[in-house]
Amino acid sequence: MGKKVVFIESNSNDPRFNLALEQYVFDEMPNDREYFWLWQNHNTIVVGKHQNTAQEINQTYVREHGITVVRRLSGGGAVYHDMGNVNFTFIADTGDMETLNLHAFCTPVVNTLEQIGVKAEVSGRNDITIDGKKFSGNSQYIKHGRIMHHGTLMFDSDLSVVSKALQVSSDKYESKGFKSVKSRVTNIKPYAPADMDMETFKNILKQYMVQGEDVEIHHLSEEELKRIQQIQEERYNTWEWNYGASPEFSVQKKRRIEGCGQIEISMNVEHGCITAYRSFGDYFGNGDTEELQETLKGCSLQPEALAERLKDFDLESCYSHLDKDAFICLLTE
Ligand SMILES: Nc1ncnc2c1ncn2[C@@H]1O[C@H](COP(=O)(O)OC(=O)CCCC[C@@H]2CCSS2)[C@@H](O)[C@H]1O
Repeated sequence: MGKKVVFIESNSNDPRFNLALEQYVFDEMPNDREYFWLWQNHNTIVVGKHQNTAQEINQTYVREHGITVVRRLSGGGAVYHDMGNVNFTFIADTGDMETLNLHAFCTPVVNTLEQIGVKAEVSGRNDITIDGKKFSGNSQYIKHGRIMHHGTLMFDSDLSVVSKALQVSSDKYESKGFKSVKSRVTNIKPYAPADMDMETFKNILKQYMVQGEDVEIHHLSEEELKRIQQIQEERYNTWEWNYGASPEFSVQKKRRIEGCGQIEISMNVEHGCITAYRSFGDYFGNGDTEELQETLKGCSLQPEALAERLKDFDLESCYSHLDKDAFICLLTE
């Protein structure tokens, strides 16, 4: 980093606010400064800019466990955050970096960990590992000569949830979306001094990650908070961004429904809307699925939009014993 570094104090654990904050700092704060801060989210999956959200997550698990799902500006794969995970963000000039220089921003992490006796290394395309196991995923976003580099640090996350929440479904998807790269994962805590907790770990990061830089602390003003909340509402709170902005995809799902039979559906989705729907199988029902195809065409895959579209449709006549909520889950999970 070259310019004066601003450390942003922010205590929100709302992932949608936190991603709006990144966008705000990147787009709207003065670029005669560079920025660094730490942030944590309550249980969340953050998907990469070019991913098909539905394909990357275990939607049933996510719904049942109240996990927030949000899309970020940078590319790469899907990661899980809980309060045992802490994220860091750097915003700086790209300078003469011709290619994405991952090491420039991962080395401070490795050096900081060394201070507490943890031997970590930068590995592969975007990971930092201990004993070959990943605890940090990183990605970057570049625009107009500025770079945002952010990464996760699993200090004491629930690793069993990481794999369950990110377990991809057995439905057959086809899309150009970027697929996550599964890794063996670890927490930092088992390698750190025994008495170290998250707060101490965060203070160490704050102290050492920008050591030697000219650092100034910034508290967000009321006005800034309002603007960040506006960005949050316009983008990160919306289904259209978090799910709908996925690349177009097609999916085939096969389910056995008690009292109804085997249903196989095939669906094309563009810009979050159903462009084609068909179903096959040995299900009972004497209604016309062609009418259902027409009804669903153009409808957003958002559960509320589907419920509204199907409000007056006699679904049981097509598929006996399949109620609307279960059908909507079938389409979206
Ligand atoms: N929190 C966390 N930290 C490290 N590794 C993780 C985490 N969650 C999941 N994973 C593992 O990484 C792969 C996905 O790896 P993949 O390489 O596909 O994706 C990434 O690493 C993206 C990193 C994005 C970082 C941003 C920083 C702030 S907001 S999110 C996943 O399948 C798990 O095996």
